[in-house]
Amino acid sequence: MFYPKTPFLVNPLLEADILKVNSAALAPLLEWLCLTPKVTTYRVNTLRCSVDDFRKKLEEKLAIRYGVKSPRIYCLPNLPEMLCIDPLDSQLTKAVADSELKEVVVDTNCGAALLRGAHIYAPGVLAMESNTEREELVNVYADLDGKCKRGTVKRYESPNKVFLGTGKVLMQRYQLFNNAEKPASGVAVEMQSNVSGVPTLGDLSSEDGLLQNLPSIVCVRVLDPQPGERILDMCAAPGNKTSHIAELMGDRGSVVALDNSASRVRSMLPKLGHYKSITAHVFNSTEAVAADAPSAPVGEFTGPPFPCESFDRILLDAPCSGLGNRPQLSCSIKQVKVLSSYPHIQRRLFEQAVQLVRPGGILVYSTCTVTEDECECLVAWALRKFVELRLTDATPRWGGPGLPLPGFEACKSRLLQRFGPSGANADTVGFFIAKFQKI
Ligand SMILES: C[S@@+](CC[C@H](N)C(=O)[O-])C[C@H]1O[C@@H](n2cnc3c(N)ncnc32)[C@H](O)[C@@H]1O
Repeated sequence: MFYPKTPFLVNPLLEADILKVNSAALAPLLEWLCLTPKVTTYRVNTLRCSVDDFRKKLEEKLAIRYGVKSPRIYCLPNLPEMLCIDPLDSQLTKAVADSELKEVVVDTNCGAALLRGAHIYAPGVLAMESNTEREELVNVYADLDGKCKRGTVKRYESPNKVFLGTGKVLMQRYQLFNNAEKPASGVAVEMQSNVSGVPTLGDLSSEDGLLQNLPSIVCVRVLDPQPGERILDMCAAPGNKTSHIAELMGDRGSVVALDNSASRVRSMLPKLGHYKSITAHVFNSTEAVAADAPSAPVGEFTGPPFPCESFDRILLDAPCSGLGNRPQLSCSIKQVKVLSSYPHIQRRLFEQAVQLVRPGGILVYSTCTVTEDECECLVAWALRKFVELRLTDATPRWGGPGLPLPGFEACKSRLLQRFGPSGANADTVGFFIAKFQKI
């Protein structure tokens, strides 16, 4: 199939800012970002459900869809709460469009999700040909240029339109486009097959298990939360790592989840309400330190801001450029100044985290991106600025080492985890993890 060779077809100037030092590694990185990870991964909520029981539920869904051709489900060592689903046999993937079918065009975000096995939700649909009926099979394309207008009725012609798979229509044009005041929601097209070979099961997340990428699961394992501890998740929404933290603690202790987006906190509350250890607050974490408060109280917390040294462990899963979210069919960031704004907020959050962690405590910094500035350079800055921080080994190790930087010893790069195109676990999203101890 045709895949773009860079997510920056529309905004090529940004490419120079991704790897300023390791520029020789840029071309393979960009190509890798455009490709789809083939393995689907779930994290089981082991407080509610055994991994075996969740595996059986997944197997049943796969059997209904693919019968004897169902792909394998398996576990990984050191990550017992995780289940992986292999891609389909290549005979079940459909690489070319059927010229008899009408077509639907989706935006690149929706296109990326469906290559990873999702169905098409109404807001992602840009074009549907007139007279397309419910239950009709259609070819699905992504519009890489971003030029297809929402509501387009004719066949959309563009050299940068890529075929993604075949789906069954569940919503017609009038349901999708006729009500400007109340945009349509729900599944508009149920995918039958896609060109990536990832099973088209949609998102089977429930309270028992969550669709989650390998590095996000590894990240909380690196934090290594223990029962009874006080943990701060500084940028928590949608709460996927927060719930994992509580699960690894056996829901014993205190997990404080902060996020400055009220709507994102509102939507994670029902999910996090099942854990008695978690409290969530809408709060700007760049102001999370109550500088003149007495040291951390022994009993229960009140809300933020918190006295210095309040927490045993802190996760700073920072807001970032998000370039690691594969496949990147077309990067949504259009300006260099937007890309270069992230290290600033990351440093401000980091400064708060260093004050809030207790001596001997652990701080994990992570991003779902691949730029040097937001990953290795941030770590080098932190070690220069905070002499009380020691970089420690980010284990369990599933990603590769960090990229080399001038003046940053190779032995330190090896303590980091970067998920990128090289290494044994390249079939996942781009991600970065650094672990510090306050001494
Ligand atoms: C990468 S996402 C976090 C994902 C989350 N940790 C998870 O795994 O489900 C970054 C989050 O940071 C939040 N954020 C951005 N600036 C913030 C700030 N100043 N204070 C708190 N949260 C912030 C965003 O709203 C966003 O939800």
